[in-house]
Amino acid sequence: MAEESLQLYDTTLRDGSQREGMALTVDEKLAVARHLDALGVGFIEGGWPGAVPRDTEFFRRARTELRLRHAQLTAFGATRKAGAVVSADPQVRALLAAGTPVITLVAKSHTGHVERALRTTLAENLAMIGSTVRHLVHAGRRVFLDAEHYFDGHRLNREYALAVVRTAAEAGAEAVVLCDTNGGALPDQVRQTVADTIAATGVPVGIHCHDDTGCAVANTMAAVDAGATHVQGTAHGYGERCGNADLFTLIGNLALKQHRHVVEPAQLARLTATARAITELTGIPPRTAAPYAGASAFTHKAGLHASALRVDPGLYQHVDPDRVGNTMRALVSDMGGRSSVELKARELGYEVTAGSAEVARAAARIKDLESDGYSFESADASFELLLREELAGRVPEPPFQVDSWEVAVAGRPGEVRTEASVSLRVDGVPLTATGHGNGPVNALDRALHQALDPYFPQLARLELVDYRVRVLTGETGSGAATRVLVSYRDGERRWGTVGVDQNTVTASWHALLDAVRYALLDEVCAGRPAESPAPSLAPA
Ligand SMILES: CC(=O)SCCNC(=O)CCNC(=O)[C@H](O)C(C)(C)COP(=O)(O)OP(=O)(O)OC[C@H]1O[C@@H](n2cnc3c(N)ncnc32)[C@H](O)[C@@H]1OP(=O)(O)O
Ligand SMILES: CC(=O)C(=O)O
Repeated sequence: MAEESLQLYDTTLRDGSQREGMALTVDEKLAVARHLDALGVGFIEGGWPGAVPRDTEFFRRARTELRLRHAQLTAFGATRKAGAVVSADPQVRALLAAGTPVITLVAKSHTGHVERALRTTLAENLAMIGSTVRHLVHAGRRVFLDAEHYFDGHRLNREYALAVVRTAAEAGAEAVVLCDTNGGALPDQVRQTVADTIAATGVPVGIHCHDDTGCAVANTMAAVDAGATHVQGTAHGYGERCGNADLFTLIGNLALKQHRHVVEPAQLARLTATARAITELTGIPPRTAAPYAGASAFTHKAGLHASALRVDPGLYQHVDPDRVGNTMRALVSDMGGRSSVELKARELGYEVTAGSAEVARAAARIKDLESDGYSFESADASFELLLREELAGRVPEPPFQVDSWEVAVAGRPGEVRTEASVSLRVDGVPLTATGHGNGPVNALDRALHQALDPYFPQLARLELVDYRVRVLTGETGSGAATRVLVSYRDGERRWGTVGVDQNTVTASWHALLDAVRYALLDEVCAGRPAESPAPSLAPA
C-alpha cells in the first residue's frame, strides 16, 4: 500500500474521560498530554472548556505548562445555541478563551436529533454550524467539525447529513469528522457511507468510532480504506459506554499493516511504554490482551507454539514486538512442554535446550505441580528455583534453614492483633524473631525481615507488593486447597512466587519463603561485620 499521511487525533482527555471510572486531575491530564505528544499524535483534544471546570483549568494551565513538540492542542465544544448570536454565545466564547490553535465543534447531523434533542429546525441547525465555524475560522483557529450520529443520520436522511458536511466545509472547517456516536455501525456500512460522503461532497473527512459492536477499530480501518484522512481514537480505547477506537491499536495497524505514515519509527517504539504510562495515570486496570501494547500481546503459553517460536519467533507473531516497544514472553504451565521451559529459561538468562534431561525433568515437574494446584505463569521466581534444582541435580543448600514458625491472631471488639514468630538458622546460628502486622502474611513477612535483614542486608530493600489467594476446590469447603501468589520487589526487580496448601497461611508461608530464597539466589551470607556482632533477635 502506498505511503500516505493521516492526521492522528487523540481524544483521551475528552471522550476518553467520558468513560465510567475515569476522573483525571488537571495534573494527570497534563501528564497524559505529554505522553501522547511524545508518541507523535498530531492533535490532542484536551476537553470542553466552559462546560467542564476541570477542562477550563486544564487549558488555562496548558498555556504555560504544556510545551508540545508534535501535537496541536485542541478545545472541544458545541456550536452556538439555536437563535443565539454566535459572538455572544458563552460556550463559543469559552472555546476561544481556551487559546488553542485548533477547535473541534460537535454538531448534529441526524434530523431526529436536531428536531428532538436540540429542539430546533433543520435550517437553524445548519445556520448554527455555518456561523460558528465561520466565527472561529475568522478568529484564526483551525476548525474540525464532529458530525454526531452521522452514520445513522446518513441512513435516515442522506441529503441532510451531506448538507451538514458541505455547510461546515464551506464555512471553513478543515475536515468533517463522521462520528458513529452510538457505536452501532459495522464496517461495511462505514466503508460505504464514508465513500459516498467523499464522492458527493469532496470534503476531507475524518472518522470517530465507538465500540458498542466491538468494531471501533475495524470501522476506523474501513473508513480509512474508503478515504478518511483524519483518524480519532483514545488511549486504551477509553471512552463513553464501551469506549472509542483504541488509538494504540490503530497506530499499530496503520503503521505496520498498511505502511501509512502516522508516527516515526522511534515514536512507534514508544507505543508500549506510552500505554503503560497512561495506565499508571488513569489507574484503570490494563487490558492485558490489548493488541500491540498489551502485556500478553506477545506472550506464549501453549507448548506447540513455544516449539515453533524456538525456531523462529515470526512463526507465531504477526509483527516484531520491538517495533512497538513490547517484548516476547513465554509462560510455563501444564499447557507447555520442554520448549516452553527452554524459552522461559532463556528469557531468564539460562543457556538450556529443550532436548536436555534437565529441561525434560523440569517440564514434567511443572505438569505434576500444576495438577496439584500450583500455577507458574505468574511465579517466575518459583520456576527459576525449580529450574536451578533440576540443573544442579539436587536441592541447593538454602541460605537459611527454617526450624519452626507460628502465627497467632487475637481479637477483641475494635482490635485485632496478629503476631508471627519464626525460628531460623543461618550458618548454624539459631535466630528467632517476631513480627506484628495487619494479617498473618504481613506479620510473617515482618518476622522474616526482622530475623534475616541483619545477616543479608540486601533483604532490607525487599517489599511485599502483591498478595493473591485463590481457593482451588471451593466445593470441599474449609478443606479446600489454596493457591497463594506473592510479588516482591527490591527497587529494580520484581518477582513472583507461588505456594499451595490446604491451609492458607501455610501456602502463604511457602510463597514467602520462595520469594526470600529467590532474593538470595547467588548470594552467600553477607556475614557479620567484625565490629558489629550479630544482634540479639530474640523476641522482646
Ligand atoms: C457525542 C458526545 O460525546 S459530545 C460530548 C458530550 N460531552 C458532554 O456532554 C460533557 C460536557 N457537558 C456538560 O458539561 C453539560 O452537559 C453542558 C454544560 C454541555 C450542558 O449542560 P446543561 O445546560 O445543564 O444541559 P444538559 O446537560 O441537560 O444538556 C441539555 C442541553 O444540551 C443541548 N444539546 C444537546 N446536544 C447538543 C449538541 N450536540 N450541541 C449543542 N447543544 C446540545 C440541549 O439542546 C440542551 O440545551 P437547552 O437546555 O438549551 O435546551
Ligand atoms: C463527538 C463524539 O464524541 C461522538 O459523536 O461520539
